[in-house]
Amino acid sequence: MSVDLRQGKTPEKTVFVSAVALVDADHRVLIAQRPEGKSMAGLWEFPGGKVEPGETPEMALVRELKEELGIDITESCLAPFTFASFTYDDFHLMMPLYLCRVWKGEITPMEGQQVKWVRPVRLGDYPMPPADVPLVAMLRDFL
Ligand SMILES: Nc1nc2c([nH]c(=O)n2[C@H]2C[C@H](O)[C@@H](COP(=O)(O)OP(=O)(O)OP(=O)(O)O)O2)c(=O)[nH]1
Repeated sequence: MSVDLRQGKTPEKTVFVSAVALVDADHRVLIAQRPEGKSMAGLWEFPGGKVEPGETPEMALVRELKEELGIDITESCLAPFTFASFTYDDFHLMMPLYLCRVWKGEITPMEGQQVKWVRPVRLGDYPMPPADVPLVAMLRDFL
């Protein structure tokens, strides 16, 4: 006899996304606004994106930060911080969040997105995806 261990919603797929909190010298964190046309448009998020087949989460961030913000980071500067594991209506999100304090180049929104440097205590002023809520609380405690 088998036991059904499922609890609550059972998503069809798990999506693996990698995200980073860039932290500046004043301990502020960079957030970016999801553009029109994307899911969860208008919400503020940590830079990053889906991990493509054959990529590690670190490789995905090196690629995404170049594509989205025009900056160069090195994998060794990515410090694992925490992760989100959250069930949306149509998928389950697994998202490691790294901290990064060192990068090369000027932050330049490459896709027309709004970006903001925000003190951790003020992150709650910006609507973020529900998966990010516990991450924000941890950043507030840590930074
Ligand atoms: N980059 C990033 N994505 C996040 C965060 N929180 C959160 O729920 N997500 C979700 C939103 C998206 O469903 C997914 C990231 O996908 P993506 O940004 O690479 O791809 P996309 O815009 O094409 O996504 P989609 O429109 O296909 O959903 O992770 C976050 O803090 N940062």
